[in-house]
Amino acid sequence: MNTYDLLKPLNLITTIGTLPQTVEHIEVDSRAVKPDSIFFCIKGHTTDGHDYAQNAISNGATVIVAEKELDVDVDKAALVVVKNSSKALAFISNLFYQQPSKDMMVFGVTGTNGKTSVTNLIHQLLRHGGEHSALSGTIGFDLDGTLYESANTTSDLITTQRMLVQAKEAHVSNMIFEVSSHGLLEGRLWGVDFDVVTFTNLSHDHLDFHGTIEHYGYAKGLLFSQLGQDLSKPKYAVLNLDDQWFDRYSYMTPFEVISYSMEQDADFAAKDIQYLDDRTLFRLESPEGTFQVETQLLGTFNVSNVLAALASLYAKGESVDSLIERLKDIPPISGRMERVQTTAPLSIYIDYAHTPDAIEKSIQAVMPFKKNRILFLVGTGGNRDKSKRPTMAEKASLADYVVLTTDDPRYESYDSILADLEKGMKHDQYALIGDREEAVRHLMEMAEPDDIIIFAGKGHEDYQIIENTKYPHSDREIALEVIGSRF
Ligand SMILES: CC(=O)N[C@H]1[C@@H](OP(=O)(O)OP(=O)(O)OC[C@H]2O[C@@H](n3ccc(=O)[nH]c3=O)[C@H](O)[C@@H]2O)O[C@H](CO)[C@@H](O)[C@@H]1O[C@H](C)C(=O)N[C@@H](C)C(=O)N[C@H](CCC(=O)O)C(=O)O
Repeated sequence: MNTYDLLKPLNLITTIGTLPQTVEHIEVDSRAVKPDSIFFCIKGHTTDGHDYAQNAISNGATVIVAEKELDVDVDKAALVVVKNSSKALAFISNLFYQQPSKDMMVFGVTGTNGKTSVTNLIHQLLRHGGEHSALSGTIGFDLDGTLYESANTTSDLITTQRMLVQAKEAHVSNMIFEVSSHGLLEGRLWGVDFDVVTFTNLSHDHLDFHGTIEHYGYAKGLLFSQLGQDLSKPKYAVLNLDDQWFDRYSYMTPFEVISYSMEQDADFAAKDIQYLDDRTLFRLESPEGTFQVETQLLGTFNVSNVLAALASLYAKGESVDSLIERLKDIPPISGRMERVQTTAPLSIYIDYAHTPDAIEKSIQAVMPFKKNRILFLVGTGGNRDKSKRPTMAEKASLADYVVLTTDDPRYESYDSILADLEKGMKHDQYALIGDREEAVRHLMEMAEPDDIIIFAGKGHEDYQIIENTKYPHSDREIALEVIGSRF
């Protein structure tokens, strides 16, 4: 693409050296730079991209965009100095990739818990309706059924644009983003033209990054302001009326709000909910009338997730009747209150719950069909938000027996993680076991007929990060191995 056209939207720039006529690629990682690239120096959390400018030039970059003058080889690459290289990157990517999101139906879902479930439900409901759909989130990039790995829940700005281009080229007209507060604050979604943005709920998480719950909440709110101010086409914010951030988020956008609730009247409201051990039933009140809903998803929080997904697709123009017909066939999402198939006379669930709120909801989800005890295992990550640990254990105390362990201990010692968790325990029926495999084995050795067992924190993940190495780990496999020898 013509370099001068590409740089046109940028004001307040200084250029040192001679710009090449054209550039072929955009990169933010010097290691990925190919000949004829424009390289953006981004100041990160662990390193500073400015330190890699010369490396980018050695790999063939012919334009470097930076926030300061750099001592680099300007005979080989022109240096363009801007005020903010992340914002410059947003403008230039938008031109370079020709705004693919404008030609698609784009959904964004944010919130502390439920993002993965709601994005997956939207994706599956679309695909069960015969539409093509792509999903970017915690599980990776699912392009209409083909899964690609991605490093983050919300990918960096260039990866995001490339996914949109890839989806558009594959004639996929729906793109769904699972949106993290980190991604919003870092502008990873700048330039994405959302049509429907959805909020699940907000509770304690990531305070190591955001400092306070208020900052965390406002970071999530960026998604609603990202609907923009162009009122020439309809867009929607789908908001949870049961969450205290409902009003604040509705003020952040001029677009229509579609509300959903399990507790009060709303555009989409769930009434007369019946929780069974293999499915959930409820009466749905919607703008298109009242319907009986059946879903294979379990637990209160999943009723809320189902409402969020139905309301988001209604915003797109789908009929409620057709959506609830498709919903019946959609299986539980991997690692989200997923029942493990076993012939042993007890129930085992794998859940991703790793926040106090999600832990409470995970245990509450199985209460209605409790026959004997609830045994609950939960771990937390090392070197991340420590303030949530005691409250995680406090909520876990709702179970009859609790095993406190680790999920990704990283560089933190077992003792330090377990000591923080233990502070919150409300009864003495618990064990502290740092090694997760040993912890799973211990819990399964304790199991009796009719018990309900929940392994929380790892969900779909099939690894554990110890120091900086990923080791294979599966709660499910260990549990089934122990159960095989006992029942
Ligand atoms: C704390 C944080 O958000 N870090 C993200 C950030 O990394 P960083 O700031 O450390 O980047 P860096 O490594 O310092 O590099 C700075 C710049 O130098 C460049 N570089 C670096 C090395 C090199 O040799 N050459 C080079 O050019 C890098 O490409 C980058 O442009 O930017 C990277 C690229 O976008 C992200 O992958 C990375 O996410 C890390 C892996 C991470 O763990 N982030 C978590 C906190 C996160 O974002 N989580 C949310 C989900 C939260 C949830 O809801 O559970 C998510 O969206 O994933």
